[in-house]
Amino acid sequence: MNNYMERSTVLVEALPYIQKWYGKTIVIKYGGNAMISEELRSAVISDIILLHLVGVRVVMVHGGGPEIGHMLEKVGKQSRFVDGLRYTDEETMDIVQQVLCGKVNKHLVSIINNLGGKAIGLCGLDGALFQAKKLDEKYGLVGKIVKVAPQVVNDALSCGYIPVISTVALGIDNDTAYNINADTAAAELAISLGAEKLILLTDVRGVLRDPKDDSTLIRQIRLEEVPSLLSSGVIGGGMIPKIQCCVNALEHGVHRTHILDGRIPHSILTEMLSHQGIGTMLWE
Ligand SMILES: Nc1ncnc2c1ncn2[C@@H]1O[C@H](COP(=O)(O)OP(=O)(O)O)[C@@H](O)[C@H]1O
Ligand SMILES: CC(=O)N[C@@H](CCC(=O)OP(=O)(O)O)C(=O)O
Repeated sequence: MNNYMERSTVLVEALPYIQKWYGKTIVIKYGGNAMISEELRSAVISDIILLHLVGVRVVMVHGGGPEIGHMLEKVGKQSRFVDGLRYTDEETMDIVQQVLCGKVNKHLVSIINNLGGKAIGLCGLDGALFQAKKLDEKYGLVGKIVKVAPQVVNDALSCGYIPVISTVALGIDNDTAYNINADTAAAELAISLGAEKLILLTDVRGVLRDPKDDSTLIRQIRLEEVPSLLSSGVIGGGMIPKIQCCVNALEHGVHRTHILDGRIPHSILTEMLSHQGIGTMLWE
């Protein structure tokens, strides 16, 4: 098949999906471990711009855990995790805010704008988007989201922007900012926006029966299968909070949640605009 024919075939396949997703809200969480090269970042962002151009209300929530770790190292601080959450003292919180809301957020916004999209960077403090209380003393300044005020995101979407959101929250129990895990914040935002889909982009193919073997990808998981996958230990480590976020989203109105490999170029478009599907889909 020549190049022109290939492209037409892809477009013909994509058209019904473009119609299906028109006007629908999709939250895409872009994890720090999946932002491994400029080339891959551009591929992810091109997908997001394309979806936006065809009328999907795309919202990006980003992480940046590895970047925070590098910056802490530079100032001579070790990252410490408690139950998978970064122990956040005051100095760490300053760095989290600088790295997430400053460096990573503005970098992603710049790439979108340079590739011809229209992005606006926000964090949970803007418009009091994410409001939180201290989760537990043992995590330091890590917050539990108690309220999401999505108006600022809806306004940005209505004005034609792709909102790019970092996950620092407004403290409502004191005047501090809180550090929020980006998967958790993405799920809460998807619920509050009434999103159709939540996509978590990470650095594995999806949920694997054997995490060392890519060929053991589980393509679909029903909500009712999750407890046995957790108790049997198939789902472990960093995948546990991801699955819990997906369950939370599904139980609160989000129709589909996906765990996709952000290292595969155009995994978002393959999932959304083709018959193929990719990664793991969790559904009710
Ligand atoms: N069954 C599983 N399938 C895939 N990954 C798993 C599984 N169990 C544990 N994991 C681990 O979960 C990790 C993904 O979580 P994490 O590192 O927190 O991602 P991110 O930084 O993108 O948020 C994988 O790199 C893998 O080591
Ligand atoms: C409380 C907590 O752990 N917050 C995370 C926020 C960033 C994040 O979640 O980034 P990834 O998605 O790249 O892991 C952190 O400080 O690393």
